Amino acid sequence: MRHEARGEPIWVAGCMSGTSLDGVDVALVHTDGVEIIAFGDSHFRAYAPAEQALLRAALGTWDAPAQTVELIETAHAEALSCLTEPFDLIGFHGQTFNHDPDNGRTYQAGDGAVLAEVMGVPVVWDFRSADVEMGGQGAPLAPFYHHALARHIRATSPVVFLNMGGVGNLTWVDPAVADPAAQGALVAFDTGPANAPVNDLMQARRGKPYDAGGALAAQGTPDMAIVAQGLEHSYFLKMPPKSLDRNDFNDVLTAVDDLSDADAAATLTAFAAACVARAMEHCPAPPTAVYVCGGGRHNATLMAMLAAGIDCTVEAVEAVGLDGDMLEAQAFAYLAARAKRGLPTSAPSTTGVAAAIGGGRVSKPSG
Ligand SMILES: Nc1ncnc2c1ncn2[C@@H]1O[C@H](COP(=O)(O)OP(=O)(O)OP(=O)(O)O)[C@@H](O)[C@H]1O
Ligand SMILES: CC(=O)N[C@H]1[C@@H]2OC[C@@H](O2)[C@@H](O)[C@@H]1O[C@H](C)C(=O)O
Repeated sequence: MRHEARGEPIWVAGCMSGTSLDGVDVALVHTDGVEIIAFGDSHFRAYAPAEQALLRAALGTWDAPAQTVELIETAHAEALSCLTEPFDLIGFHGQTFNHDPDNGRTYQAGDGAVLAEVMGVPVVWDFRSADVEMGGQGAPLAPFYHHALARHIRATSPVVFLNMGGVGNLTWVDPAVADPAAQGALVAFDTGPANAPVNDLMQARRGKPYDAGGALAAQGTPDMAIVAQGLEHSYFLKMPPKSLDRNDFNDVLTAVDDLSDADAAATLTAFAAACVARAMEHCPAPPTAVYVCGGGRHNATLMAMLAAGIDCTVEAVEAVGLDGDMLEAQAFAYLAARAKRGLPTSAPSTTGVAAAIGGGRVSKPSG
């Protein structure tokens, strides 16, 4: 079986500013882009309410105002400056404001060349464009990192990594297939909305950013007719690979308009879990475990609903010694190390791209 060639490990800082618009995660990984050697320091830099409002205003646009782009770059520089250990490379995802791969477009705001200048360190950025240009979905991109993680935790049979961020995405990994780009190694796709609809509801009705611990949802009763209606969306008829824009399911949010706050939160939480249960049908073989990362794993109501709908162990990635809040930032550190070595970052099985391809542009600081 083909293994990827090892290289010289470097310390890479990965950055993620996700669809939930809560802030910037940065995390250090020591890697050659094939193996994970070690994890390092990490930091979360929250967006203040006024900053979040600026970001929210740019959702759905293809050209964010200069002030908004500058905010993204500055927030990343601030987050990176809080890391207490040195690094040789930065993986900068940027902030997704729009995603329409079927029409060849995806938009992550933030200029890597500016960040490279400010930090004095080379930056790999614009990870998704090359994949979209080659007919891929441009997302999800974490699956190659999930493959490395499955090997890192010494999984011997298929496992699933499930990210419950603003949007959900799932990767089924067969660790027995050594090359992540090989057929049979990975199946990956976005599951559906995860926390974004509940966050939007909490913001609109309670002035809060999210349903802490799932406490409000726990007090309500899900309207299963609305959940069933949501599952009629044409997205669920598509075979993977497939990806979503944060606002693709806005109709589901309006369907809960007449419900009480608690019942609405319960319904949107149940819908997020039902999307994952439906997604599990695409696994080529039953996994031994589903490891959950992303902020949704802090929501006990969501975790209970996920466990009820999935026929294997469902647990937070902390169960296998990983950091579920930093996993996506780590992914972009790992992908940057791969891009630097010219290794692929996506494949037909992860994004539907025509052939395995390396994404990301490199910007070096001048002088
Ligand atoms: N204590 C908590 N209780 C309930 N939900 C929480 C808690 N902490 C975080 N969350 C949820 O997790 C979200 C943040 O998750 P995460 O940082 O994984 O998303 P993201 O990276 O922005 O999104 P994506 O993965 O879609 O890009 C919050 O907006 C909130 O909905
Ligand atoms: C276009 C875009 O930014 N998509 C994000 C989003 O957030 C979760 C899900 O939708 C996933 O497809 C992706 O992020 C993760 C990090 C990924 O690319 O794997």
